[in-house]
Parts: sequence; C-alpha cells; structure tokens
Amino acid sequence: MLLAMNHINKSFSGNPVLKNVVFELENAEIHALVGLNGAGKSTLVNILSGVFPADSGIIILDGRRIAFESPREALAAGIFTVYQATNLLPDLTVAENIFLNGMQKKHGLIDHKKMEEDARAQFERMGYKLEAAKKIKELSISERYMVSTARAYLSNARIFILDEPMINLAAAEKEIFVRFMKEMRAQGRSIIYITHNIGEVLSLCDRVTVLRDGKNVAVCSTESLSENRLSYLISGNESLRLYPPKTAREDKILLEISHLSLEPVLHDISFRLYAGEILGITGLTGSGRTALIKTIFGEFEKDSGCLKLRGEELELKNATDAVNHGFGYVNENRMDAGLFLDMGVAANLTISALEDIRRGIFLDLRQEMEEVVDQSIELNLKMDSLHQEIRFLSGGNQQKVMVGRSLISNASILLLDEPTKGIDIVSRSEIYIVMNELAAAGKGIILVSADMDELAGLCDRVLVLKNGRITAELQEKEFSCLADMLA
Ligand SMILES: Nc1ncnc2c1ncn2[C@@H]1O[C@H](COP(=O)(O)OP(=O)(O)OP(=O)(O)O)[C@@H](O)[C@H]1O
Repeated sequence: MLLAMNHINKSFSGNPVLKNVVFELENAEIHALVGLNGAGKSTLVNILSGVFPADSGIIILDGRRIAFESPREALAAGIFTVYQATNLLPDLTVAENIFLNGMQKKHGLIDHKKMEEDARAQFERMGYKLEAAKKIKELSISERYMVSTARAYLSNARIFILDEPMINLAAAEKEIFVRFMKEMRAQGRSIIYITHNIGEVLSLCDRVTVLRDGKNVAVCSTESLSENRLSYLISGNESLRLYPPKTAREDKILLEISHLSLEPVLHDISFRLYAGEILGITGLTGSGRTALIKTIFGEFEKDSGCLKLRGEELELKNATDAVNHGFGYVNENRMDAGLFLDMGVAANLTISALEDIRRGIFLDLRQEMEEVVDQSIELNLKMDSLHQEIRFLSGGNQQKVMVGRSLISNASILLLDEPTKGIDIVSRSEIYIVMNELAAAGKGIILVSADMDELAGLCDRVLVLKNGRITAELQEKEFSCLADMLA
C-alpha cells in the first residue's frame, strides 16, 4: 500500500470534524473521496498535505510514518495538490508557471525559449491548444486549471490531490483531462479525487471512500457500485430524489429581452421569460453566458437592445437598481460575488437588507432574523451558529449562503449563474425544491448551467448560447441533443 491514514482526529474550536477516519491509497489508483458539504474531505487532505496537523492519528507513506509541517514538505515527499489556479503567478507566462520549481537555464540565464518549447510539446502531448508565451492573467479559469494540471504531470510527484477538478472545464477539456488522469495512473501514480459528481466517481475512479459527518461510512470498489447506492451512502437517505416534479409555467411574460448587444461579446439576443418558469441557458466557456446575466442585471452596460419587465421598458443603471426592481443574482464565483468572509452567516444572508438599512429604509429586523433562521434550516446549512464567520464554512456551505441570500431577498426574477457548483447532492435537492417553490409562486428564474442533467431535471426550455448568439431553443423532448448543440 502506498499511503495509509489511520484513526485521524481533528477538531476546530472544540468541534470534532474528523472522527477516527481511515483512508488508504494504493499505487496506480484513482481513489474518490466523497461526502456532503462539510463532511471533512478538505480537512482530511489538508492534514495529508501539511496545511495543518491532525490532533491524533498516524500517516504512513511507503511504509514510513510521516507528518508534514507544511505543504512544501508534502510536495518534497511527492504529494502534489492541484489547486483551482490559486497557486499560479498571474504575471508570469504559461511556460514559466509550468516550470516554476525548476526554471531552465542557459549560461546562467533563464532559457525562456526552451521552456516555451517544452511547454508547447507538453500541451501537444495532452492534445490541448494553449499559447505557452501567454501570461496566466490572460487565461480563462479552465485554461488556468489545465496549466496547473500540466505542472502536476511534469512534477515528480506520486500522489495528486484533486478537488473538484472538472468543475470549471468545458466538455472538450474534460475529455483531455480524463485521458491525462488515466495516463498518470498508467505510470503508477495515484490520485485522490474529491468530487460531488457521482457520475465522475463511477466512470473514472477505482475505489471510493465515503465520509459522513467526519466519520467513515464506506470504502468500496466502484466496479459494482450503482448510482443509487452511492447516493445513499453519501446522504444516508434511501429515497433521495434530486429533482422535484416540474411545475407548469404561466402564460404571463415576466421579462422580455429584445435585440440585446454588448460588443464584442453578445449579439442581438432576444428571448422571453414567463412567470413560473425556470429557463435554462447553456453554452461553452466564453460563449457569453455570464456576460448575458451581468448585462440583464445592469452590471454591464449594454450597447443596444431593450429589456421589458411586465411589459414596461426598463433601463437598469446598475446592480442596485436591478435589486430595487426585483432582480436577484447568484454569481458562479462566490469569492467575487460579495461574500463577506469576516462576517457571520446571518449578516451575509441578509446583506441586501443591510444595504436598505444603510439607505435609511426601515426594516423589521426581528422578522428579518426569523426569515434567516427559516432559510438556513431550509438550506440545511452546516455551521456552528448563525454568527459563525463565513470563512470557516466549507466551500459548499458558502455557496449555499450565496443562493440563500438571493432566495431570501424577495426578488421576482432570479438570475442564477451555476448556483450549485461545488454543492453536494442533498443541498442541491434542497436548492432545487426552493427554486421550484419560487417558480410555483409565479417568479421567473434564469438558470445558467453547464450541467446537462441539471438543465434537463429542472427546465422546460433551454437556450443554447454560442459565440454570443442564441443558436437554439430546445424544448424538453429535444434535450437529448443538448451536448451535440454545444460541440
Ligand atoms: N479552519 C477552520 N476553522 C473552523 N472550522 C473549520 C475550519 N476548516 C473547516 N472547518 C469546518 O470543518 C467541517 C469540515 O469542513 P471541510 O472543508 O473539510 O468539508 P468538505 O467535506 O471538504 O466540504 P465541501 O464539500 O463543502 O468542500 C465544516 O463544518 C467546516 O465548517
């Protein structure tokens, strides 16, 4: 066995987060680590990679007991954590970042040409097109992740820790990434694969370890494991149903967008959103999905086109104006979207209400707090208290606060950009129920998603965006063509 973590315990401020956890990894194995948001997955791999120590327990690597005091020590021992681009240097080029730990030199000077050639050759081997001389800050999120992956591949590491690796990748990149992982395994290297995506566990991984509330629930081979069984092991709920029954939309047009353009990103976009509808929008990275949502929300100033709310033309000056007109927005990137990491959960949930207080609008704070409590129960937030600082919540729970904030805000039109990214199956089902209830109450929801199952599970209509234009409008019976339409 390559790695054994035995009886690992860890508490934060007296709260036990890992309880006697065991995790084992073989050579040449892709091993999934799964569990609900807050189950303890990140905490476990953070202990392995030297971010912080365990309170007790033993880690054995290659037959020798180890305890790393820093990520640097773990890296030196061959444990490589592939972060979502956070450890790349934005002002350096792709090639420089790939060879950061061993810059190639010629006559004592850094040999940029050679590095770029090697980086190019590496991307060619991966079947991926990327300009090696480009600076990281000019790249999209998915391109950055592919650079991190190439860097991992070229390292000498034997164990890779991947946390939701495919979450930001487009379909074509996913294919390359999967090939890449299989190649690493063929070389005898091993991967710890954290994900909420059950399909990825079953199709890619050899074994899976399931954690629930900081405890081991199961370790098993994925070979004979069914989707339902794995859902049950993760959630503890035998009858978990991800998507609620769809509700019928009303005939009333809530929002009408006509000939909207934002050059050079969006061209002549027209569509209608009906009361009671969850309208899907999908497209590849760079197709203009997020720009479209931000333009509707008044964050980007359109060049031309018209927006009508309940038949009345509307010129939204900015996001505050949009909120005042009943729009709510959940951004795909919670760190950019105004989560206040030093503030408590309740304060973050009611942040739009706090804005009102600043503007002198009187609010019934007691009622506000009651709504927060209801909402956090409904979203099943895993936290110590409503006052716990957001930065101590697990990633998925932070995302739930973002969604909860928008749901609490009494908006009549919700613009949700990848709202369930990084969210576990139970919380997703809870968010879907809330979305459905809002639609049933006559609100309109625009759901931007790259997850075809999610779109099919929730929407009656999906618009396909390609190069800033709507290229198709698919009805439910045509959803099987969704993936083809994106190619
Ligand atoms: N530094 C910290 N201080 C206090 N509590 C923490 C800290 N780090 C993690 N926690 C808590 O430990 C628990 C486990 O969190 P962890 O991030 O390991 O979960 P996870 O399984 O990775 O979740 P996710 O799928 O949402 O990323 C959570 O309740 C979280 O709030």
